[in-house]
Amino acid sequence: MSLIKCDQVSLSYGSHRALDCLSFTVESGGPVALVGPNGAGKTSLFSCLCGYQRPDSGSISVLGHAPGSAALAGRLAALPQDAKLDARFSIKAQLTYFARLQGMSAKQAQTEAMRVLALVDLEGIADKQPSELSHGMNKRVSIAQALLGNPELVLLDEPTAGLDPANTKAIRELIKSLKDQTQFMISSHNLDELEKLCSSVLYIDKGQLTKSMAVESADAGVSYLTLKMMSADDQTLLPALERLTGVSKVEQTAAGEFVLQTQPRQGHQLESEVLELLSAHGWQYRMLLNGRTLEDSLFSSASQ
Ligand SMILES: Nc1ncnc2c1ncn2[C@@H]1O[C@H](COP(=O)(O)OP(=O)(O)OP(=O)(O)O)[C@@H](O)[C@H]1O
Repeated sequence: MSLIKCDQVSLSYGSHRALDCLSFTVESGGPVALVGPNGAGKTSLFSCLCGYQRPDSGSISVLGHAPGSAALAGRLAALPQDAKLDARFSIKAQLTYFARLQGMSAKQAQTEAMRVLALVDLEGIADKQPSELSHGMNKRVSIAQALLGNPELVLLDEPTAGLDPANTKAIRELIKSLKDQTQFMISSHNLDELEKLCSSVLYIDKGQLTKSMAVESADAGVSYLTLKMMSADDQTLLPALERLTGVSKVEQTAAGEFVLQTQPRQGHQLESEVLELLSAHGWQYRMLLNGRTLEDSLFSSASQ
């Protein structure tokens, strides 16, 4: 059974088409990144998956059920982009309340509230009000809320937006620690973050799926080497890189930045050749990466 199956899903707000015949399938695996420019339709898609909005046409199945159906209660959870905690109640009271809504007894619900707070490393603030917490802490509590009752599938809409590096890392570590037991789908604009977390990427633009790929093996049978320079003469460097053994293509992705396409290779012969070339010209590099970044994978001309 697919975790998520969307077939020709369309959704319009008045005359504006936010989702346009969107079709994709998510099978079990690591976390899935949902990427796309502002207004691409990511939040609209999450709303449809949760059953908050009904598509105008097409069909959606989540864990084998229609969105919003009772069979999904406790199995699917979501962190909305603009999730807000209720200012009137303590953190523990709110989490306990939502656990009770899932059918837990008062005692179970309190235990569950403290369990999810421990997951986000915030047991110490259980009795505080939301106004006493930082933005990052509020976000982590909202993620804790999404984890109540151990749902199988969790949709996180921009979970790290506006967070400092420490809170971002805390959320990344949390998702990593849970990814074997919970399927995450994460919408974000932070490609570096998604690259560290996700196994596959869905890229949507203007409500349509334009790309779907695995993060680590963007193309079978092809390897990449990414080179970012501190200083170099790009005009001289590019053809010199193209002449290296086994290099089939070199793409310049920005000033001083190159992605070398090669046959799958064993050993580090090519890396050595690149370093020798740089050394011979006295050029300094900033990064030599085995593979290519998610940003390069999504936006290189080779993958258009
Ligand atoms: N309630 C609404 N009424 C009218 N138009 C809407 C509504 N919600 C979203 N839209 C429009 O639908 C399109 C898709 O919006 P959506 O919020 O799903 O995109 P998004 O990919 O999540 O964007 P972002 O990355 O900026 O959060 C946008 O053009 C947006 O302006």
